[in-house]
Amino acid sequence: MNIRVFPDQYGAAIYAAATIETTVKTSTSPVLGLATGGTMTPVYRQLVEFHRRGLNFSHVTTINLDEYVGLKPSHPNSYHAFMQENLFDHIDVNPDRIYLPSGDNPDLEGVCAAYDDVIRSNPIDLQLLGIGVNGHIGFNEPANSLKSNTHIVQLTEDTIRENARFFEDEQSVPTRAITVGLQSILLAKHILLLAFGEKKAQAIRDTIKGDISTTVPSSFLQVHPNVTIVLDEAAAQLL
Ligand SMILES: N[C@@H]1[C@@H](O)[C@H](O)[C@@H](COP(=O)(O)O)O[C@@H]1O
Repeated sequence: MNIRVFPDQYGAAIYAAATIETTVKTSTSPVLGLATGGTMTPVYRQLVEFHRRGLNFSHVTTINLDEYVGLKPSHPNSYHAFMQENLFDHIDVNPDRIYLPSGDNPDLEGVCAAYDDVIRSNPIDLQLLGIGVNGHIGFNEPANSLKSNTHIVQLTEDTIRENARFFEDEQSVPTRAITVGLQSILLAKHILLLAFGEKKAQAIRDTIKGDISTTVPSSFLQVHPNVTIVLDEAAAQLL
């Protein structure tokens, strides 16, 4: 694993955005695996800035990791809305080349299977990842067993509590999500995981130095040959 520690989020976000820029510029049809969460907002802000200065996204395909079950794309806390607001509304990506799993379709199994087809037909060049305080990636939560393909997951109490900051209260956080599985993440050519703040320090230590375990889904990144972990000093303090 290639570990980069920056004094603050700002430097880390510029590094991440510059890595994305290189992928976007060097491939004729780049596929970006995208993530949501507060960690990604400074990265997307930088990408929007790069776009203002001329970076072109019209040839890019994007595939997001996950979505809450039961939220319509128009719901302000959906990951569809997050992506529109933080990135897609501000760059020239082709709307036909944006993929996010639908969490409000009654046929969720069908949505999962179709999403795996999308990932199979569009191998991911660069996968952006945040991390949960419990070591989840995407919404692959700690459990006795993990799934390789896109699936529906019951969110843990840790995750519901942590993500409640984006909702009115804890009761409004959906209890289920649709997420790509471990295989989809690990098949990406390059993985860029970002974590900021001391709340993520233990999960980062477990990811990098712990045993590979389903109770820390991010620890499976240890088997991938091309992972870059981008941290601020607070998230790196237990390394
Ligand atoms: N499903 C997402 C994850 O993909 C993300 O990594 C995590 C961290 O979020 P934040 O960056 O807000 O700490 O949040 C959610 O649970």
